[in-house]
Amino acid sequence: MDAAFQDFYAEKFSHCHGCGKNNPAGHHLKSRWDGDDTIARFLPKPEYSGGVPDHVYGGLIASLLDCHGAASAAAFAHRAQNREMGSEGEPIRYVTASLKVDFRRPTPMGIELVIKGKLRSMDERKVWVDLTLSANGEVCASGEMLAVRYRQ
Ligand SMILES: CCCCCCCCCCCC(=O)SCCNC(=O)CCNC(=O)[C@H](O)C(C)(C)COP(=O)(O)OP(=O)(O)OC[C@H]1O[C@@H](n2cnc3c(N)ncnc32)[C@H](O)[C@@H]1OP(=O)(O)O
Repeated sequence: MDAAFQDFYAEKFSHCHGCGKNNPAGHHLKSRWDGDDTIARFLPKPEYSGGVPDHVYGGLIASLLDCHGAASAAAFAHRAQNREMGSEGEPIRYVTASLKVDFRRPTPMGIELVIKGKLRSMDERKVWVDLTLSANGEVCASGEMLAVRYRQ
């Protein structure tokens, strides 16, 4: 499988609970291209249940959208410059400035979740990403993110 966007984060930026490869207790979310959009897949562990055992905890859903959105913003910005993630030159990295989540229906446990990102727009320092999280082909949550380029 192709490398994920997060695989190109510098070691010092790889401690995120949601997507950092250097966080042994983390989720290790992996985001990749899906045509012009982005995609990640994730199967929650049983301890991430919500109010009832067969629904996913909303905080985990927000976390997945957060990490996928920030990684997608970086990928969109690289592509806008005709660069690949991990290409030579200064890495372009984004942090989440704002994230709105709409929980549309309960998210079932025990099913691989599909998280998608779509570029809405970008300017010099900001990227707006539309996000969805689906199970069994149904959108369970959607999100809107503003990601701001991280100044190193
Ligand atoms: C560690 C590296 C890892 C880099 C590698 C990635 C690791 C994985 C990340 C996973 C995703 C996360 O969880 S990230 C972690 C959660 N997020 C954070 O901790 C970010 C905390 N916030 C910040 O550090 C800061 O507020 C920033 C960087 C977002 C912005 O601060 P700044 O650099 O001083 O810039 P500032 O002028 O305030 O804002 C820039 C522009 O964005 C707009 N703006 C800023 N915030 C907002 C907002 N909430 N809603 C609307 N607009 C906003 C401003 O109006 C401005 O627009 P204009 O006037 O220019 O038009």
